[in-house]
Amino acid sequence: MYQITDEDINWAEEILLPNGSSFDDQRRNVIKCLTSKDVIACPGSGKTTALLAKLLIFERKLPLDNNQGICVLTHTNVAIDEIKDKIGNRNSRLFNYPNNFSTIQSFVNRYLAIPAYQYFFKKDIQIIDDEFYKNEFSKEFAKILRRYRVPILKRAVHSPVHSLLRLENHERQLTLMWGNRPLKQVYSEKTETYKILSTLKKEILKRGILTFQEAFVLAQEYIKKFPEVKTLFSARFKYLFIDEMQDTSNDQQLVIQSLFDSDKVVTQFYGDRNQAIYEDNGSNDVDNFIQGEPLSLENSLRFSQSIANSIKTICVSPQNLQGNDSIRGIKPTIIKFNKDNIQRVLPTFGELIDRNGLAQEGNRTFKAVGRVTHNSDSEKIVIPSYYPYFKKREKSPFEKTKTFKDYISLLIELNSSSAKNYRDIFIKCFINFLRHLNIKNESRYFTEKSLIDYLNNNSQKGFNHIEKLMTEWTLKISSGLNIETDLKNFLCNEFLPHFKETVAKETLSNFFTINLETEEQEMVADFKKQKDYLYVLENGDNVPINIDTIHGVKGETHTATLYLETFSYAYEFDEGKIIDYLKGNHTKPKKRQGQMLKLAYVGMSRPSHLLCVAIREEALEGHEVDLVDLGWNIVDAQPFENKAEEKQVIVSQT
Ligand SMILES: Nc1ncnc2c1ncn2[C@@H]1O[C@H](COP(=O)(O)OP(=O)(O)OP(=O)(O)O)[C@@H](O)[C@H]1O
Repeated sequence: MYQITDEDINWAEEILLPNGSSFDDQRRNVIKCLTSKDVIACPGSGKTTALLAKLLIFERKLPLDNNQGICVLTHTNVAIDEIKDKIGNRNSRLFNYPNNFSTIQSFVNRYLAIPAYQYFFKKDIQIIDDEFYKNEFSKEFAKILRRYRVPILKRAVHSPVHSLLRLENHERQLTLMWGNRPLKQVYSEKTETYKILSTLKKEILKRGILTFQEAFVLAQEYIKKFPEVKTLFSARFKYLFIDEMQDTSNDQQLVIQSLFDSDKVVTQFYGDRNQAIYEDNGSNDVDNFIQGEPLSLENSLRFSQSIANSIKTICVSPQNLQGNDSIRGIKPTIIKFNKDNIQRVLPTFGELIDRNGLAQEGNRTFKAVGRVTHNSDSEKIVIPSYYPYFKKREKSPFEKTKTFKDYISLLIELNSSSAKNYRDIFIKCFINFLRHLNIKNESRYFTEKSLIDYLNNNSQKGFNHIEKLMTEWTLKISSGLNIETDLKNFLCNEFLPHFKETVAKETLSNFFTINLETEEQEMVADFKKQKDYLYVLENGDNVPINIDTIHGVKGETHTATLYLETFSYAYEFDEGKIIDYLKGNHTKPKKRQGQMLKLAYVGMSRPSHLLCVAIREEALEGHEVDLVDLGWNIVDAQPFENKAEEKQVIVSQT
């Protein structure tokens, strides 16, 4: 039986907490708890920090008896990286066998979906990725005869066909679904449309292309076929910890339940119902997870009481939010803007950071976050409307990439949940490698398409083999492993021999050894400027304000956060949307409004010191007096001092 003592906790406190802070009794209870119990508590209450403390303490006790392991699962690679950074040692035993430290998706891909596909289809999976799937599906769908295609599209109405038509575990059977109903209930099996749609789906599946959700469905089939995997996993892991449990979908929940025996594996979920922002596959009922009475943490250690007061009604289930009295209270501020001065919102935020003396305060992290990154209607406000350079972030970051090391840094920095993004970098690396060696295809440099065609025609294994390798490397990267040697060996020993050219040894080794330091630095700087707006202080120092999506900052703590209003199906602060909640009124939200609220709550609960919200002036009309009475400060998106904006630099314009 393991035990965590107060001495252990005092030691972890030194490593994890800001100077002078300590874990109080509630947090100590959470850290000491080594039975199956959950921790459900408000934003910033220190859930992740308590889990980290527990893991750090465990690290010193490893290996566990009988060489059992600890399994830590979360939802994004960003979260995994953040935890790894805090733990400090990236080669820690915690990250190696028999322990597991990964996203739920990569855990299931690696241990269940990939072997399941091999077992059921007798070949290797090509890729598990929503974006890639969507592209392939659209290409195949476009080939359907118009007289069938158009009625299908009409029936799909609001949802894209690729997301309606999916494999699901319906009533415990693997079923081809159309939305919430089995396809055969929508189109009779005898109809041509049924045959077309089911063949299309089967063909894509046969090619080994799966969505993230389908990986879970396949995993369940595998567990059904081989129920003994539950015994194996339950013997391998003594503890299972899941952070941000509110974002666990039903499919994920089912797999977890069928994989870990609750009588054998001590399981703890950490989360907050109000912060469930990933609900792609229908509803997920967080309460299904909770094991009896959860442990609670009653106050937020992240933010001041004034922030707690302002956001406590902006959530789906109101929480009694208690702030941290030791944090200086600064009035939350609404930055009011119109179409003409929208690009002054960020400088105004910079000015507020400066005026409140925050440039050196807290963790000195400043972020502007919004929900929506693009809209086909250019009149609608999205994140790039505030900061046009943000758009470029979507563009391929490898334009300046020249050397092998550049690609390796890009892969490490990428931090994406989409395998397609990794695949794009690998393929660019192959193409650039050939370009560097001056190897051409009929006197033209290779493109992605010509490379795939060439390998399919000139090698026995074809490009599929490379797809498989890319999937393996991506899984390795997302588990924090280094693939530099794998990739180098592949390029020199497997890839190059497909091309009949003779290559000078020196030219070949140059690709791997040239260290274009200045160019690498430029590349990193370029990366940064796509993400950061720089506000320049009187003394010439910069305050970088990082621009991101709300999903991108989940779990983070900032000194100041600016929440940017954006448009998707509606503007967030229009009458009848979030404005009522901002005014302190709370009613049970409808589904889409609930989703909007959860995102707003996650975004607005990030700052320790200053919360700003950018809202259009027409949305604020008629509400200003009420908001000021409730403690909000309202300023126009304008410089506070004469021509102050001249001090400010939007990097994209320099
Ligand atoms: N005992 C403590 N004393 C002082 N500060 C703490 C303590 N525990 C956590 N913090 C700080 O409070 C902030 C929020 O902590 P943490 O991210 O662990 O909260 P959380 O409950 O996981 O938040 P969220 O629900 O938003 O993900 C961090 O900056 C962390 O360093």
